[in-house]
Amino acid sequence: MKQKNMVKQPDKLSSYFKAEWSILFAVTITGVIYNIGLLAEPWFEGKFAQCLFEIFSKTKNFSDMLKLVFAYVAAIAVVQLARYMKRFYVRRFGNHINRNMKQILYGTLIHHSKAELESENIGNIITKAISDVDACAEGMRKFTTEVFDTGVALAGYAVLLFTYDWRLTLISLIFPPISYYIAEKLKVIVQRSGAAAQESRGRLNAATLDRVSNASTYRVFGCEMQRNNAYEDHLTDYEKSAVKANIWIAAMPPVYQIISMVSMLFIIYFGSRNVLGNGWTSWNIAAFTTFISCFTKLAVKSSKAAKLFNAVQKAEVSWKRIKPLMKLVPDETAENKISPNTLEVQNLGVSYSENAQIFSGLSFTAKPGEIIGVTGAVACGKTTLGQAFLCEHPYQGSIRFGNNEISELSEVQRSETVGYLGHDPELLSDTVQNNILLGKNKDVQPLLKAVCIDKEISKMPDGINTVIGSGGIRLSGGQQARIGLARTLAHPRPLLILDDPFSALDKHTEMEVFQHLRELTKDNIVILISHRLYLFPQLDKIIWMENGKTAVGTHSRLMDRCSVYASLYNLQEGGNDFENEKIGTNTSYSECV
Ligand SMILES: Nc1ncnc2c1ncn2[C@@H]1O[C@H](COP(=O)(O)OP(=O)(O)OP(=O)(O)O)[C@@H](O)[C@H]1O
Repeated sequence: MKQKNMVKQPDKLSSYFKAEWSILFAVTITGVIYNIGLLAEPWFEGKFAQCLFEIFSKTKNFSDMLKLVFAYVAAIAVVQLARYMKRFYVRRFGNHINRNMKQILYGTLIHHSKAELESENIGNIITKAISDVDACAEGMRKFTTEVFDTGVALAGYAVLLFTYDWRLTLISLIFPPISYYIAEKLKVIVQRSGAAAQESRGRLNAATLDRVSNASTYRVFGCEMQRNNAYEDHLTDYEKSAVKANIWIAAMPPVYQIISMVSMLFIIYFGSRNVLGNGWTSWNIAAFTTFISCFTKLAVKSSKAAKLFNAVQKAEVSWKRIKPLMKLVPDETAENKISPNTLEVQNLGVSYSENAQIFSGLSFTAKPGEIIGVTGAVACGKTTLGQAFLCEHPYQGSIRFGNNEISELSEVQRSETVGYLGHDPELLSDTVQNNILLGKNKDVQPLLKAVCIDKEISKMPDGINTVIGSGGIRLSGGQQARIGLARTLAHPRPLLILDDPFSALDKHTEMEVFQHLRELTKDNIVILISHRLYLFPQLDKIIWMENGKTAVGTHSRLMDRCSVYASLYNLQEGGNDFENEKIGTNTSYSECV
């Protein structure tokens, strides 16, 4: 993986070409050799026909033909070698483009607000964006190949034809442009049917994800049949739209080819007049054969040019969709890095609507290296508090990080300041390594160790390169949570909000992961939301939430002053998890403050 992405303007396609200029240079050299070499084929075919004619007329003998065959084999060997090298470099170019685009896409995804991603349906946007990057990189690869295989080759064939008979060449070249014109007119249909198929695939992907992730829920609640039918509808819709799109793509090239080949009738008529001596120029058999062979290759190539337009158009559709996501995000290691600072929360409150104040009046401060625990009854507003730092909903009061009010930061500044790990780790259908690093250049092993998943990953079929998420192997809830935590630690921010990251872990693993978290977040402020309180004595401060009110203090202070917190802690120390009905429901909140 490259140290740094060389793409300067990721929302411009030309920038990706510029970043790969050295590979493109190698493609140009090998491509030109290959295409010039291609002209040898029709030239030799003409020479073979002429030599055969002269052998029959006894003016040449078999050894002349043998020499010609050796020269032909040598020329073809050079052409094929150039072709192989060109393909190697073009493939490399395509891989680099794909990697660069994904690196930028991942960077953007981690800097987008959760609300923004969720508004588009997360499964849908990620699967669609990743397959769009694949389609785009493939389109750019095909374009680069075809510029040489089609563009340069066509020019070479045309020059050769003109040297034989310029009038006949002019007549025969009328028809291939007609096929280009028709291709241009039909491109809207190809584009439209391609876009419809892509949309349908996105819907099917989201439905597949939903069906797999929520299979047991649907079964338990007896909605399986209904969901199956809905899924089948998506599948049928995708089949229809994919078939339609492919029919258009496959049907076009033969049509262009037939139009191009109309020229052949003219070549046979005027070419034979040239050979018979009453045409525009004088030809021998070699010239006639070379002309026909060269024109046939040109016509076949021009049908490929139409195919090139289709490939480029398909890529264009994908590019339009991902372009808004292709933004350069600030380099975390450079001057954009936000330094550790103090957090000062004053009189914070959040309400989703006028009559629904979730909590209010929360004030506390935190220094780098501190871990602040947040706990309270179910639905008391812990997640709401965590998400207040993301500014997805307006809050009352103030959250100051250093000298800045967090809601006044730009989205990119905020994403550089606040890291968030929610209940759903939102794994991509990609490798373990890519899911954690999201295109960042870093050793993934220490992160795997930090979240105690290194041994489990090493036992997977491809280790860190094992594909997980909806397109790969299924992970347990605890494994997903730890991959999500490793991802958060791979992109550390001065202020980390971890919403119940240990809920699916056993107590022993939770303790171990917590020790690593402590070591890795010496410069960060961590807000740790949790239902389980074993670790709370080790935390620097606790926020207790209940009935829209909050109490802040150290663990020992809350144990002394807040009987409901104390009874909950003691209950869990006795081996029980948080159960609402068992805690002192008749303990009044005022005891806590
Ligand atoms: N986007 C929203 N719009 C309106 N109400 C919301 C929204 N998100 C949460 N709520 C409501 O806010 C209250 C607090 O929810 P929240 O998820 O913050 O609680 P929590 O303490 O994290 O819950 P849990 O213990 O189950 O994780 C709930 O009554 C919930 O219904």
